[in-house]
Amino acid sequence: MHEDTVVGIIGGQGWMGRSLGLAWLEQGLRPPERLVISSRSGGDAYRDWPEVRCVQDNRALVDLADVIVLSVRPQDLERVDIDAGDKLVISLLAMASCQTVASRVGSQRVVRAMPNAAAEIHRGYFPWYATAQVSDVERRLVQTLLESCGTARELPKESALDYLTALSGAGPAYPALLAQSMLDHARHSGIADDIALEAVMQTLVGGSLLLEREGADPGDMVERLIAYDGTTAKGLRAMIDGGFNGILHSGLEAAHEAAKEA
Ligand SMILES: NC(=O)C1=CN([C@@H]2O[C@H](COP(=O)(O)OP(=O)(O)OC[C@H]3O[C@@H](n4cnc5c(N)ncnc54)[C@H](OP(=O)(O)O)[C@@H]3O)[C@@H](O)[C@H]2O)C=CC1
Ligand SMILES: O=C(O)[C@@H]1CCC=N1
Repeated sequence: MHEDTVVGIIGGQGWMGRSLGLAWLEQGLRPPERLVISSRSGGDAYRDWPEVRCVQDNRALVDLADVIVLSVRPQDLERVDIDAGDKLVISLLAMASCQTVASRVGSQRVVRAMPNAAAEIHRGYFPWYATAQVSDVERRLVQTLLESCGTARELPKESALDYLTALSGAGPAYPALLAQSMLDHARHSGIADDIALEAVMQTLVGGSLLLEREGADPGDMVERLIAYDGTTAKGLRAMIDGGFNGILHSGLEAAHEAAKEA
């Protein structure tokens, strides 16, 4: 990225916007005077970076920035009244196609990326798609900007983004649901709250790290533990026979349907 490039984040005080903005500052990807953010009600996410310009007027942000990140909630898109001209716009919005974003912001040079909540700890997953008008240099810039908060992956087709909104976009909510359910069961089984929480957290985090380290098909671990034929196999079989996959898949379907643009 050219050292003078100014990046602007519309909604830069919000969850995803500040995760990216702060990561760029902390990693030296953008010097603070080359970052501008907007929000309607202000905020103090950038209190340690006084040179970051914080504005309320999105048109002022567009004037100042060379690259614009759109990080408002989908229901707020209608009220983002800007003309980005020919500038690169990176949208993080669920339920808004490149075409919708382009018609809203006036630029055809649009990237649609799907973050997730783990961006906050730089372990997010960002699939993204760029319109044909986005150059190779800009694509490399997008990859660098998104990778600051985790793993980024350019997609050849935009349609996969609706599905991935449901899978990886919502993703961190699913282990949270699993943790909540395990915790409820442990408590009802008489385990003290602090031990139950510690056991659930260590199990989910440790198990996820193990899966990541093995880097293989997770099904292999399931098969291996079923073949072990001990207590785990009894639990796994009861869950699978009880409809675990059906429940999970219907949840993903429901989120996928919701992610398709209204
Ligand atoms: N959070 C998540 O886990 C995920 C989020 N996303 C997508 O990321 C996008 C951002 O979500 P998230 O960061 O969670 O949302 P937040 O509500 O945390 O942040 C949105 C920010 O936008 C600001 N805002 C709203 N309207 C305007 C406006 N007209 N001009 C300037 N700023 C505005 C809000 O501040 P104020 O009200 O003060 O203006 C707020 O700070 C969403 O479109 C969502 O679909 C995708 C996947 C996961
Ligand atoms: O729940 C949502 O709508 C956003 C998009 C995907 C994850 N969070």
